[in-house]
Amino acid sequence: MGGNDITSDQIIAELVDMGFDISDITEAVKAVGPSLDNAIDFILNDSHRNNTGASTSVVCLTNNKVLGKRATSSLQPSGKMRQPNITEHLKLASEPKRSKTIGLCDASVSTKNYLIGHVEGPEVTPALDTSSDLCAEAFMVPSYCKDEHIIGFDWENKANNLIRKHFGFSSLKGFQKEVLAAWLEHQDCLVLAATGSGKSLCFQIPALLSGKVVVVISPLISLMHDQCLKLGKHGISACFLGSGQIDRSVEKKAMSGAYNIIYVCPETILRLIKPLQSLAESRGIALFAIDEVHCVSKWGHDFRPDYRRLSVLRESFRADKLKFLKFDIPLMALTATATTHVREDILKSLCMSKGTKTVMTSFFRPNLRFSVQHSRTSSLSSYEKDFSELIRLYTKNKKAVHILTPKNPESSSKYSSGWLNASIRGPDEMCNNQLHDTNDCDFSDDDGYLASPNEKELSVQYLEDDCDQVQEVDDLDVSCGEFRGQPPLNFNDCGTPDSQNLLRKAQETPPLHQGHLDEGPTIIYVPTRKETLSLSKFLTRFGVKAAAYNAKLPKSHLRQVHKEFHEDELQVVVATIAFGMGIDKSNVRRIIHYGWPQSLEAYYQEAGRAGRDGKLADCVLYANLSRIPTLLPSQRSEEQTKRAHKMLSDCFRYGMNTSCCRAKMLVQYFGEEFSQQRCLLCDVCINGPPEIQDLKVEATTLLQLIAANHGHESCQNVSSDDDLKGRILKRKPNIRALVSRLREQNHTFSATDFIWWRGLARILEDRGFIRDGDNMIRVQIKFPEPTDSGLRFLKSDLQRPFHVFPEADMLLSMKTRKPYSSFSEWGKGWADPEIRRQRLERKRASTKPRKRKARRHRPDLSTVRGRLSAKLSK
Ligand SMILES: Nc1ncnc2c1ncn2[C@@H]1O[C@H](COP(=O)(O)OP(=O)(O)OP(=O)(O)O)[C@@H](O)[C@H]1O
Ligand SMILES: [Mg+2]
Repeated sequence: MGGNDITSDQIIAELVDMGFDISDITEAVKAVGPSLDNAIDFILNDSHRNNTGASTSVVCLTNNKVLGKRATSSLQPSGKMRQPNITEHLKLASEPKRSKTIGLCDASVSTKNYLIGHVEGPEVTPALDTSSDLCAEAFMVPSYCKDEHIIGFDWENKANNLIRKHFGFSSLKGFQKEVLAAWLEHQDCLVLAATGSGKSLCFQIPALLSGKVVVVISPLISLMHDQCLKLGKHGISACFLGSGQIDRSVEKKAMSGAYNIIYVCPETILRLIKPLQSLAESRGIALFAIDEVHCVSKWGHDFRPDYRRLSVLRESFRADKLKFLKFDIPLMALTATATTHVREDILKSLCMSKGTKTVMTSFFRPNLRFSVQHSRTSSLSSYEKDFSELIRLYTKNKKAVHILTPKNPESSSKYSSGWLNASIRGPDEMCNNQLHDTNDCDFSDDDGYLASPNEKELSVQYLEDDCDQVQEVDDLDVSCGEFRGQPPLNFNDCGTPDSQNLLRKAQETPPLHQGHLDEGPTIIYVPTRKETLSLSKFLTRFGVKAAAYNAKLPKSHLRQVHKEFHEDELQVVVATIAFGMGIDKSNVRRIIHYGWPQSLEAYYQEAGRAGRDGKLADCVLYANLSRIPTLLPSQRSEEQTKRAHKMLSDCFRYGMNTSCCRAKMLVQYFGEEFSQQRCLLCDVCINGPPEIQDLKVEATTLLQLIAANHGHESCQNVSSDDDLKGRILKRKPNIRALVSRLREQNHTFSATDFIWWRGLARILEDRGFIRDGDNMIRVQIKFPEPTDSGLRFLKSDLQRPFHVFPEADMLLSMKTRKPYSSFSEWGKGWADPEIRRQRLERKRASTKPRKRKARRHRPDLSTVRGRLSAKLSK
């Protein structure tokens, strides 16, 4: 093997790691030789080369086309939060977001003479290179802050003037005022506010008001970069420090006070404690803000161990430790997704003070339209079915979309024959044709715990590596980490429509619930890196301007995607969770989750990227409703696995729900009381729940069997086979065995579907009638045993109905099989041998085990990965 071969091998292994398809990789390496960069370029540009139509169809959208104002929650006299309804939301959305006129302040925050933590003793002038413009500007402290001891009674006016000057907003929101008031009183503050509500302003304004530095701890370089860039544009100097920062001088300048705001990743701050103490003494530190603070909690969905060490901030910046401080430097912790449990954990882990003020707005986002749809989400035929509308939307203005056949048809056909067929048709043709697989349910008998064929062959480590589950902080490298404050824009001159104009535009906008969606960009979240590439490739071949985003792709590519996405050059980003937290782009119209998210926290966080301009946006979850979701592979302790299962189970229940408003379910998950009955937008509110059914007979039959198998004598009539019962008792029957037994024993149910019973078991568990016998936390109950209330239910009056809304999996199995509302019908005529024969034949045909396709994957022994794979499969 020559030297070149070895290099190619390594390149191939790296590209496989990034998620590229082996056929693309081979083609690329063949075409460009052993160069990683060229190979990536070749693969990524392949779609563009093929996508001749895309370049002519860039939809130009402007962020300021319609400026809506987000609805905010209000406190009712009872002190409870009340969410705005759609009508109120619309009214608010029709108000101008940006205006020159001073808005009336509606929150009654007391105006005191607030003192801020100050420097005692002689003022230290930081050692700076004052020749630089940047430094000179950084020290342009607003005149009213020159006497930094006193911000004054009218701090609210000052703050409003500042946000008008720098950002063009008319006034602070109510919760922002509350947070600022707490800061002015040197209180720690926990801010729980919806995605897109404007939490960043809460820690940015103190830097302007006090003239001191604000230090922000943030989990991702891309997030810090985005925020610094925006601040720079609004005349506020900022920088970020961390592993992604390659310019060493930025850190030095930051520690000598050259920037208003310093963003730091959690690992870096631990190393900077001493210099920050000096900074606190010289220019002063107004506060430490811990953004996305749910990352602190082991109970959260996005735990970062380094966040847990941030308690060092409280220990190192106390007034009793640093003599020049009059007050502890306040901590401000902010998140949009924290359950009650996570909140407690945050307060404890960060050692926040006893007097910490919690400021909470409603988590409700009244313009987000949530829905759940069934899809196998696994094959090209699902892509064709699920994305035809999206393709039509983004390509409808093209005169003719010329879709080329894949250069190498053989390599394409390995996906499915549908790929090639779809590729040579235009999108419209594809959309109009009935490509849809009518029997799209996956009823292969499984408990949902089965690994996919791939999972069986590949190592856990490989799979873990294919899922961007634990995000590292340096997700992006950026050549410039400092952002000079530019003079703020004059909002009168920058073409922003005046309020009359805005009002007229808002009036022209159809009401939210009429369902018209603007053509803004879409983010599609997929579970694995591989899928980011396959789906984006699929979309680009149909003329959509789409790009993949996953943590393993070259940073230059990720940077480019960020840029094009923010500049409205991309229509779709297909991403893993690496593209999530904090992304603040106003006009994202659709967030599609293609596959089960791992938690409702992650789901709501990612969905929160949509509709930040207050206009209607869709949040669609496509998931295989007939399968129980599994955890994505990751290294977890036993305790973490339990928690992960619990979170996944909550997410599964969200998908299975057919009767409760989805927005209500989501905000209640975060511990908020939903004051309205319904959001009037989600699929449940629009379509209404399914017909309610009395399942007393079915529930009793299942419960009796469960009880009998746990030795409850009163239920013995169910099984006369003592021997079998004894055997089952010893090895704790699982739900599958129980349902098989039930179908054997009771002819009425002989052709019923396991998935239907699994749904019923879940409902019985939720009502507290059964629980998992081995005390394991699972996504779906597996070893049911009766509870006391379950046994009481069995003794209750048989005539009393047991009303149930069938859940999504039950409905699905009813739709594709026979209607279950007619269980008893099924029993009719059973005595007739011919009817019996026909039915059993039908049943046999329908339950025939599907042959699994023989795997075509043969490890390539000339590659590192191939050899590893061959070793593992031995
Ligand atoms: N007082 C205000 N008036 C009008 N718009 C505001 C105000 N404060 C913030 N905004 C706007 O709200 C948008 C969202 O702000 P921000 O990114 O701070 O949200 P967030 O609460 O941090 O959301 P996430 O949890 O998703 O990070 C921004 O575009 C910002 O300009
Ligand atoms: Mg934010």
